[in-house]
Amino acid sequence: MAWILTTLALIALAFFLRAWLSKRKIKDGKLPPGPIGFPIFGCLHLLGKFPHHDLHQLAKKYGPIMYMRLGLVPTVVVSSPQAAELILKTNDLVFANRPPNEAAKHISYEQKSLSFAPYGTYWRNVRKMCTLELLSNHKINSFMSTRKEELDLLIDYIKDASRERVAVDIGSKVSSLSADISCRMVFGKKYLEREFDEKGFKPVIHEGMRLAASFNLGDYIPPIAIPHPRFAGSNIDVRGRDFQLLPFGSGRRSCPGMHLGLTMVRQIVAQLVHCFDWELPNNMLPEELDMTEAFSLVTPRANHLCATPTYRLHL
Ligand code: HEM
Repeated sequence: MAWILTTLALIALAFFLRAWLSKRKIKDGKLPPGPIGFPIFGCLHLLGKFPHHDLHQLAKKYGPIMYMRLGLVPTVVVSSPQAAELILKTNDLVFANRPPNEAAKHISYEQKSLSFAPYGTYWRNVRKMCTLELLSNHKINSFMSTRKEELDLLIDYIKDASRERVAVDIGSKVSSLSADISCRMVFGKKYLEREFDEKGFKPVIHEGMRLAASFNLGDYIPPIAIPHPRFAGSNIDVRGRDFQLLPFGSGRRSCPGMHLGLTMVRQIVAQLVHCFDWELPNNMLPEELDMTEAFSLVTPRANHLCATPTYRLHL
């Protein structure tokens, strides 16, 4: 009986505090509109398996600049190009910090990695070192032959599949290619798939991505970060200068690996479509493709893209 009364008292207290918070927010008047949360939990209950979808729905109701508390963290969610420009350009300096974050503390040595480091002298020095030494045009060009060698191996593998008319798991092959190129650039050697698994790299990377995404909702900006067919054929800048398509972010915390990322994506996609014609397996139509997403730091497909290649460069 006592626990029922305690539970009822706690629920009543939560609703009372919620009503009080809602009045205080209206009185304050300075905060952007947004859902009123519960004490302690804030609006966490409004976010489900795919937080970016939930935030998108909420933004439709509350507008492109929305305020909500996620747990105890006050959060502003922006979801239009104009609002993104306000945050990432006009007020870039105000938003360049990265708040304390439990996941980042554990996976990046007390937030010592460039991505999670608070804005300040340490971040500035590491960023400068990465940009000038590790990710400079000169450095990226110096790995051109490494990229070509690894890509040629993939093309040879797909040629074999083409001869045998079997479908290729493109997601898994491209992910291995990217891991091989990265390992050769970082460690000077690549690892066999088995060694890679044994050393526990893969689970660590996947778990890191999952953790970073789960705990980093405060930094999460919903629909504007997702590339979409509506940008095909348009002049919209992929580097973030138009604030409409932001795959690499924008402003002082934007991605320093953008040049390397774009170089690799372009080279791989160009080779795959130049060397092969692609068909979906089992006479599947493009609209029947399984586009289910998985939750992570980025938004990967839940199930890899598989397609059957036909080599098209026979003399
Ligand atoms: C297609 C490939 C890539 C995409 C789509 C991408 C995307 C992003 C995005 C969206 C951000 C966050 C920007 C923000 O907070 O506003 C970021 C930050 C970052 N990226 Fe990338 N990235 C890619 C490749 C790379 C590569 C190849 C590297 C390094 C080798 C890299 C290193 C970083 C680092 C260190 C940060 C944090 C920068 C900071 O906080 O100052 N990225 N990236």
